[in-house]
Amino acid sequence: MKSIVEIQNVTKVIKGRTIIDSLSFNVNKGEVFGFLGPNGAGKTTTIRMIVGLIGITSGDIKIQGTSIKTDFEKAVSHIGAIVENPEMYKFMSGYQNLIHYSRMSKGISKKKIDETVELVGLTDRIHDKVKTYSLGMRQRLGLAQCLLHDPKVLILDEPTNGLDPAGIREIRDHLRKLAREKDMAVIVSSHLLSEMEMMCDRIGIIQNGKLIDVQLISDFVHGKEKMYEIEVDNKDKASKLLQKTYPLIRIKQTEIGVLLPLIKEDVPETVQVLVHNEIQIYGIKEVTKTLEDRFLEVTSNKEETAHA
Ligand SMILES: Nc1ncnc2c1ncn2[C@@H]1O[C@H](COP(=O)(O)OP(=O)(O)OP(=O)(O)O)[C@@H](O)[C@H]1O
Repeated sequence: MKSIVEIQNVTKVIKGRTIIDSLSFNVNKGEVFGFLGPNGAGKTTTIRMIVGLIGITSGDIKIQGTSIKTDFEKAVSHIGAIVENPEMYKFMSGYQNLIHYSRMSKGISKKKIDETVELVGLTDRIHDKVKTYSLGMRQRLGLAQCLLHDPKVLILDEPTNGLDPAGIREIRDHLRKLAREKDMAVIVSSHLLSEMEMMCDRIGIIQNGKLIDVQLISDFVHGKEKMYEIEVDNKDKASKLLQKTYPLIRIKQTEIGVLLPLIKEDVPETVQVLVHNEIQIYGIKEVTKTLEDRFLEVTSNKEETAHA
């Protein structure tokens, strides 16, 4: 079985308000799945349901084929998660924290602790007090803590919050390594698009409690459409004209002209439209589309549809 996590039509209603609306997606072994959405979209609520911190109103969540509804203990035993800030004793060393934590769960050997410390790259500092750790090191200690019982699924809510670029990179590299080398399914949430682009294999976009798109990062960013910037003498006229020709696409004005998503085959027609209307073209160049461009495209289309 490839899918370790199966979210099936999950709905959460709190005080009469539907916070999560029929959410369905699967997460596979060996992949990092990013849960992306603006503030208040429902990421944390979904994650809290997956890890069993709050109940689900309807639908089901299966972990390794076990339903969280019928066998909660077994289902969540496969999960390692950092949802809120991990509990750490700052006056103790990282190692003492892990020993303390391991006493609470059965069957975690000293050897396992050492291996896990090595895996998260904390060997050199593990005997120092946690209060001397950077935020990134604390995150990695939290990661070690939730890896001690060999979970099949790792879930982290906004794992890079508050980290500097070096800390972000460390966490990102570790998560990718865990997915690849340990064949774990990793779920991370974020509202930071650029970060998701570097960390994940697939992303699911959530907005107003609904999943509006799930795609491979590579397909998501580099779909068939590319962004083209056309340098013209009259950008107001050019953008109005192109908007009339392509009413469904978003056309932006730039400093030198207009920017729009097009498939390659449509470029000649676009040029003709401009030329026939006496607009001077000084140049056309393909602009690399970022995840942010795609994210805005996808979310603005949905909003327009929702308001239509
Ligand atoms: N216990 C609760 N009672 C009432 N409303 C709630 C509760 N928990 C969450 N909500 C609402 O559900 C919506 C989704 O919240 P959630 O925290 O899941 O979003 P999020 O995507 O994680 O956002 P953020 O990026 O800000 O953390 C919000 O409008 C929030 O106010």
